Amino acid sequence: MLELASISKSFGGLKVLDHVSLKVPQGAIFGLIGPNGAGKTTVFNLITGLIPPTSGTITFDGTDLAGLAPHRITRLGIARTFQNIRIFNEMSLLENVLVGRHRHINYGVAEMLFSLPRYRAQEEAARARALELLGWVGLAGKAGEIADTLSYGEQRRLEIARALATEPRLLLLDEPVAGMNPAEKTELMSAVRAINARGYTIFLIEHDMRFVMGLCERVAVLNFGRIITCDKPEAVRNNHDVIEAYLGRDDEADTRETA
Ligand SMILES: Nc1ncnc2c1ncn2[C@@H]1O[C@H](COP(=O)(O)OP(=O)(O)OP(=O)(O)O)[C@@H](O)[C@H]1O
Repeated sequence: MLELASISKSFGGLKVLDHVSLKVPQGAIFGLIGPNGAGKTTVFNLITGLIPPTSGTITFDGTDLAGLAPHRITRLGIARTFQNIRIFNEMSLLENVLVGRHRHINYGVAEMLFSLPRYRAQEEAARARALELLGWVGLAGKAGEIADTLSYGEQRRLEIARALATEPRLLLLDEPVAGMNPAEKTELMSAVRAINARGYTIFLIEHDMRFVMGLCERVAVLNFGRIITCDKPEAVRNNHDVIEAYLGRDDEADTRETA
């Protein structure tokens, strides 16, 4: 479904991604892990058109994404959440999700002004779909509340509902369980599984190993901008290079602490 072929990205003199190739199959839950600063979020920024690659190609269902603006890529069926939550704090949960649905509503200004039946029917359908999506992430009961009143974990779930509102086929989740407590993580794991079972392909970046290993069929590991392995969770867990990559980071941290 999604294919990155030999993608490289440099920021000035800093080479952040070095010939990264990945294939996310249709229907998969696919994970991308790697130490801090390995280049994971940069991969998502390239897929969603926020930044252009220095070289290489990205194709989605056979369409080359090169040069497409982010809203065009959303329209093709790719949605994402961000590591730092981006919701409208002063709006209700329902309004937050409806904002994501905007392009699916199709009516003229005249109809809107005179509240003609088609306008009302579309508004009602949008509202019903938004409530359904909030239900998928366990937030339907709070639809009328202001987003600002939500816990951190709930705000992350609202972000997922809002991303789903663009009716994507591929959902990119950037550290979905960051800041969640263990119970919230378990709940989100079930929610992501259920979303996947409804036919959505999921590509996630995550530091929480229990979450990644428990959820993903395949996991790719990025280290210093290179994919060092892409395999089943069990094989990744036992991969020598992966262990080195993570231990190397711990060693550095230990050195810093004792210095
Ligand atoms: N727009 C940018 N301009 C310059 N440097 C950038 C930009 N975006 C990312 N970088 C650099 O690229 C490197 C990789 O960043 P990235 O956010 O992709 O890593 P990451 O693997 O997602 O890290 P983390 O797990 O900490 O979120 C970092 O050194 C970062 O400072």
